[in-house]
Amino acid sequence: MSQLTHQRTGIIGGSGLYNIAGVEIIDTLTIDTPYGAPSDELVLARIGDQEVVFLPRHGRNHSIPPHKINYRANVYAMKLAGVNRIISISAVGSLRKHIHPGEFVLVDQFVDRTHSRENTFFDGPIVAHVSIADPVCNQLRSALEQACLASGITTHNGGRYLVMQGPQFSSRAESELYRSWGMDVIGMTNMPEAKLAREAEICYATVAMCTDYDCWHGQEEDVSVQSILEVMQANVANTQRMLQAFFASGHDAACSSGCRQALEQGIFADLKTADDSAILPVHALVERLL
Ligand SMILES: CSC[C@H]1O[C@H](OP(=O)(O)O)[C@H](O)[C@@H]1O
Ligand SMILES: Nc1ncnc2[nH]cnc12
Repeated sequence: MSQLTHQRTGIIGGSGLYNIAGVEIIDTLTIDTPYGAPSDELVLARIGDQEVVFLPRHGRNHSIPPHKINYRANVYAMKLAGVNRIISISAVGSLRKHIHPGEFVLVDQFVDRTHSRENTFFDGPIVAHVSIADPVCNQLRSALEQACLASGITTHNGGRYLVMQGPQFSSRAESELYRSWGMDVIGMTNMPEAKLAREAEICYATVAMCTDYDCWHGQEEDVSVQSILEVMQANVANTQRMLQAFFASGHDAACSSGCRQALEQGIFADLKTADDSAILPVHALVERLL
C-alpha cells in the first residue's frame, strides 16, 4: 500500500455539493465538540495517497440555512478529525460583468457583513487575536488554480467575497454598494468559517462557483433559487472533476503562509498556568502549545 501524505484535507461542501465522487469511503464519523454537533456526520475517505474528510455545510438534505450553521462545531470537528487544510466549496453571485455564471473564483479576500454568529473559539477566559490579513492560504489556492485549469474550468485567481448575513438575497442598493466597495462575488457562508479555520490553525481556501449576477446587472435575470439551481448542476460536476484533478496532482507542499502557526502570535494568555476548565473548550486548538 502506498504511504499516506502528511496532509489531511477537509472539504466543506456548500449548496449542491453533498458528497464527493471517486473516493474510497473509510468511515463515517459522528463527532461531538465543545460547541455542539457539526452540520452532519463527517465522511472519512481516501483518494490515492490522500485522506479526505467531507462535511456538507448545510447538512446532507440542505436543511440548515446559512445563519443557523454551527460554524464553530464544523471547524472544531475538522480539527478533531485531524484536518490541516480546508477547501471550502461555495455557490456565489457575481458582482462583476466579466465573472460569468458557470465560472469559478479562487477568492483571496473577504469582507464580513454577517452578524449574530458565534465567530470565535476564544470567548474567554483564554483570549486570542489572530491575524486575518490574508485569510486564504496561498499554497492551497495555487494548487486549486492548477486543478481548475487542468479541468478546463474558466477560473479567476483572486477575488473579493462579500459575506452577507442572508438568508434573503441583497437589495439592489446593497448590491450596488458592494460593487462600489470593489467586491467581486457575494455569498452567505464563508465567514465566520474562514476566521475559525485560522484560529484552528487550519489552511483555508475557497472555490467559489458563480451561479448568478445577483440583482445589479440590469440585462440579466435577478438572482433566485430557481436561477441558481439552473447553473448549479454544471458547477457541481465541474467541482467534482476539479477535486479529482486536485488529488491526482498529489499537491503536498507544506504551508509556508503561517496558517498553521497562527496562534503563536495570537494568544493573550499564559496557557501553562490556565485552569483545565479554561483550556477545555479550546483544547484541540492549543494542545500543541501547552
Ligand atoms: C442555495 S443558494 C444560497 C446559498 O448558497 C450559498 O451557500 P454555500 O456557500 O454553502 O454554497 C450561499 O452562501 C447561500 O447560503
Ligand atoms: N446572489 C447571491 N447572493 C448571496 N448568496 C448567493 N449564493 C449564490 N448566489 C448568491
